[in-house]
Amino acid sequence: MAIQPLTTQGLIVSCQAAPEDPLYGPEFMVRMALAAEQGGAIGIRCNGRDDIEAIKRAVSLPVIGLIKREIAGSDIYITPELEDVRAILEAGADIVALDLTNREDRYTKGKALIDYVHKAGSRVMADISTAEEALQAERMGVDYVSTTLSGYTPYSPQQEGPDLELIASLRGKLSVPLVAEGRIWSAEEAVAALAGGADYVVVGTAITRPQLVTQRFVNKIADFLSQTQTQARLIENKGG
Ligand SMILES: CC(=O)N[C@H](C=O)[C@@H](O)[C@H](O)[C@H](O)COP(=O)(O)O
Repeated sequence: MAIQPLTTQGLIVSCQAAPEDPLYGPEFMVRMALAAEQGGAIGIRCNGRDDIEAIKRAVSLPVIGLIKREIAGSDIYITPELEDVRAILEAGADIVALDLTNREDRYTKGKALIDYVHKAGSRVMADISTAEEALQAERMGVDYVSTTLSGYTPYSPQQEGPDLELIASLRGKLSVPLVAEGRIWSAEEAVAALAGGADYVVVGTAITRPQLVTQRFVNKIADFLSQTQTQARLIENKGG
């Protein structure tokens, strides 16, 4: 099947569940991907051979595939090895996402992985955590750069929200499309990322991990209730 690159700017929905999530498994992730397509997403990002294969069959959107896998003694877990790239391509992904941070021997290994994907006729999305890594990834010939790993390497800013500064710092500096990804929880943040210079926005947890969305509501409500109860106690004490 011909590969589908990303075309029009817009929202990519990351449909990924961890093994401990109630929605773990391809049947649930396919439903998430179909819901994202129905809602107007322009691409799907997903993890693992079975999910990639099932989602690619079910939706007509470009699919960005990755394999998350922990290897003892290594910090690289997004598509670490050539065997992962092969599995992603066999599963039918249009674009392969891989870690291109400045860690371990990633630039040596990364070049071979990029070449392999290109020879197979597919494209590469580099997951990076800093502007230097984004520029290095572009020099290495990737097709898209994504801010996925900002906040997940020890030397990138650790923050609650998306790394809009990283996006702003790359404005006008890349010739390949820039993807804003990581901790985007609202439509306003997605628009801010696009206004700041991103071409695409990936949203995962806020759409496809309902237990974490629920927890966010629960925590905010608990904060509110504890504050109002403290206020009520203060008023009571004053009155007494
Ligand atoms: C850091 C890492 O491993 N990110 C992974 C990359 O594929 C996924 O776990 C994220 O869900 C994805 O990047 C979307 O981000 P968010 O879920 O924050 O919208």
